[in-house]
Parts: sequence; structure tokens; C-alpha cells
Amino acid sequence: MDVDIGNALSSVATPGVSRESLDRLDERVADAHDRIERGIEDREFGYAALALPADTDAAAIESAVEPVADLDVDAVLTVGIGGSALGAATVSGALGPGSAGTFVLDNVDPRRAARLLDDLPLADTALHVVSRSGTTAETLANFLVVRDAYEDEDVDWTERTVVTTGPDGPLRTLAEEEDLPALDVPDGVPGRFSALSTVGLVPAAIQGHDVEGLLAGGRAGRESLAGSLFDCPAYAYGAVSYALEQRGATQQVCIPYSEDLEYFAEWFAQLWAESLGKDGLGQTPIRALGATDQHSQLQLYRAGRHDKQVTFVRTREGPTVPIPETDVDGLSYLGGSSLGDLLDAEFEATEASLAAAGLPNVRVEVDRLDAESVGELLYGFEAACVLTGELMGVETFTQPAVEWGKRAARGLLGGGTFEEADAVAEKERLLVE
Ligand SMILES: O=P(O)(O)OC[C@H]1O[C@H](O)[C@H](O)[C@@H](O)[C@@H]1O
Repeated sequence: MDVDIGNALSSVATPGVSRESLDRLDERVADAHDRIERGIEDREFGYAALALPADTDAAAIESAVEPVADLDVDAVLTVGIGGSALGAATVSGALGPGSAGTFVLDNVDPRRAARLLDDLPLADTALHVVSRSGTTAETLANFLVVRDAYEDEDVDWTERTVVTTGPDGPLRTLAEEEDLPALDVPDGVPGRFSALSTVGLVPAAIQGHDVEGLLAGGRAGRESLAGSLFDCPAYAYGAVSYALEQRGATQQVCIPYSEDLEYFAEWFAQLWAESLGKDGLGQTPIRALGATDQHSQLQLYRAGRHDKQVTFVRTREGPTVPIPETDVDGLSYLGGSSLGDLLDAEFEATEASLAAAGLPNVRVEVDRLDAESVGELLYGFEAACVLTGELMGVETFTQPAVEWGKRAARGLLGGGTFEEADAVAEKERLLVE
């Protein structure tokens, strides 16, 4: 993974970072790097995520899912939410369907759930249910609904299901009762940092993707961590994002130029928001997609407030679809070129247009979307996030604000007494009808 921070320099952009500021910041990066290395070494809570490429056992995942993979299913449905769904969706989305299509049920929108269950060939669908806590209402409710749908079609769901969860909780109990293959979520790793573990890799294993390659990419990311932002792409990204946030870039637009990375932008949004949105600080992540969103959002990014950093994520190589020759007036320039060439040109033009308008932007590139590059990309952004959290001085690995809402919802549903639920009744109203 390479990171080009040239368009974030103050010689180009406002807000921007001067070379002198970066040199000063680099001393703090060195200290943060030492802290991160200690955390990784001791497998401290959160930091343990950056040890996953070495700690995750690809063979154990592959052998646990073997009975399900042997069924030669057409689809893999992941039931989970947040960090328990987005890593798997990102990995499988980036690598393509492999031997089976990827589906995710993370919301509890009844219309979507009903439509999905109507459309899926359940007899040929594997199910991966993931919840670290084993208690998340959305996940457990969706699981019960999906299980029921299998039973309605007389399909033995127990043969097709793999569970990934913590050491105890209702999901673990259920897996034991039904004798399902059950994998452990890794210790000390928050969900949003767990893509390179059982949590993110089970669907990929069922689909026949190169799980070991994904971890090898992660290990390459681990090896690239160094005590200077000028020697480490992940830290360059994290440090520049920190510096830009300090200077007013309070929004972070993640715009991959690849449909296969659409889930990556969602995964990034959770990583950035839950990890860094603390103490009145943090960049608000915005998900976009190139080239599509050039034709909807770019106006604002280029000509709106200078409160944004734009992050381009792209591959240097990709498949190419030739554009047929035509002699239609005004279109002939497209003929003989390819959709890939067009996408590249759109990307370069957009990057240049933002720089010309002085809007800070950063380019993150990998060679291609294969297992190694995807593993490296995920690892690189996680390391960047941890570094940014260190520089900001926030508690990167907790999410108390999310837990507040979860308790309020459980209280409302009669799942216990939680004082947070009272806030719902106390809502201020100023109704206009
Ligand atoms: O894995 P689970 O315990 O079901 O949690 C799923 C998700 O729940 C919450 O919303 C947390 O904020 C997320 O970080 C977590 O990934």
C-alpha cells in the first residue's frame, strides 16, 4: 500500500500541513509507534488487532468451515452488525463472489429481510452468524428469522451454519446445543478491528478465497510499521489525517474508485467514527464512490466549505473492458479506449480538480484487488486509525456512545432496566403538522 500526501501539503491546500509541521509531528509519531509496538507485543486490548495477521490461524478457519464449504453452496449470508458484518462484507466484496455470492443481513428493516429471504436459494445458502457479545438484538433477531425461513423450506439450517462468537452468551449456548461449528472471536480485538480474524474471514473461506494470502497481506502491513511517517504509508495517512483535522478538516470523504471497494468505504466509516469520534473530536466519515459520485457530490467537495479531507483509494491495475469504436460525432474519442482507462482518467481529473481548488486530498493505492493487497489495505487503515487515536489522545478502542443507545433500545424492548431508556420518554417535542 502506498500513500501520497502531496496534495495535503500547505503549498497545495487549505487547510494543509507544512513540511516543517510534518517534521515536528514525526517526533510524536515515533513515540506513538513505540506505544503501539508495546501494545502489539503485550496483546493489549485493541492493540492486539494489529497482531492478528500473525495470530489468526487460516487452517483452523478452513477446517472449521469445511463441512459447510463442501456443500458447494451458491450463496453465503452473513448475519451480524457493525464490526461483526462489515469486515466480512469488505473482504468478500473486494475479492468477488468466488464460489458463492455474498449477502449481508445487518439491518432489521423487515422489508429488506423479507425480500432477501424470498430471493435467496436457502437450500444452497450457507449462514455465518457473528456476534462478539452474542447478545446484539439486531443480530439475534435476524438469526431467529433466518432460521425460521430455513425451517419453512424444510432445509436443515444446522448443516449450513457457522457461528463466530465470544466465550459465552446466548449465541454460544445455541451453537453448543445445536452442535454447530463455532469459532471464537479473538481476545482483545474490538469488532471494527477484527476483519483479519475469524469474524471477517469465515465467508471468504467458504467462498474458497485465499485466506492465507489475506493474512500475508496483513503481515506485510505489520512489517511496514516504522517510527517515522516518512517511512510508513499507514502512519503517513494517520498523521496527515490528524494534522488536517486539527486544522479544520473535520470531515473525511472516503472515495474508492472501484465498486468492489464500496463496502470498504462503509467499513472505513465505522473504523474512523467509532474509534476517533470522542471528546468532541474526530473527523466525520463520508462514504462516496468514484466515478459515480463525481456527478453528485463533487460540486460540494470542490466548491463547498474547506472542512474536508478527501481520501482516494484505488488500484493501479484492474480488468479492462474495451469501448467499441464509433464514428458518432463527439463520441469517437472514446472508441479504442476502455472503461478502465476512463475510470483512471476520471480519477486523475478529480484529484487534480480538488488540488487546483486547494482542497486537501490523499491518494492510497494498491497494485490490484487480490488477497494480499486487500489484507494489506485493511491492516494499513487499522494501523493508521490507531496512530491517529494516539496523536489525538482519545480512547481508540471503546465506543461508549454506541453502548448508550444499545442500552436504551434494550430497555424499550423490555430486555432489562436501563436508565438510558428514560431519555426516550423525556424527549422534547415541537411538532409541526
Ligand atoms: O459483535 P457484537 O457484539 O454483536 O457487536 C456488533 C457491534 O455492536 C455495536 O454497535 C458496536 O458499537 C460495534 O462496534 C459492534 O461491532
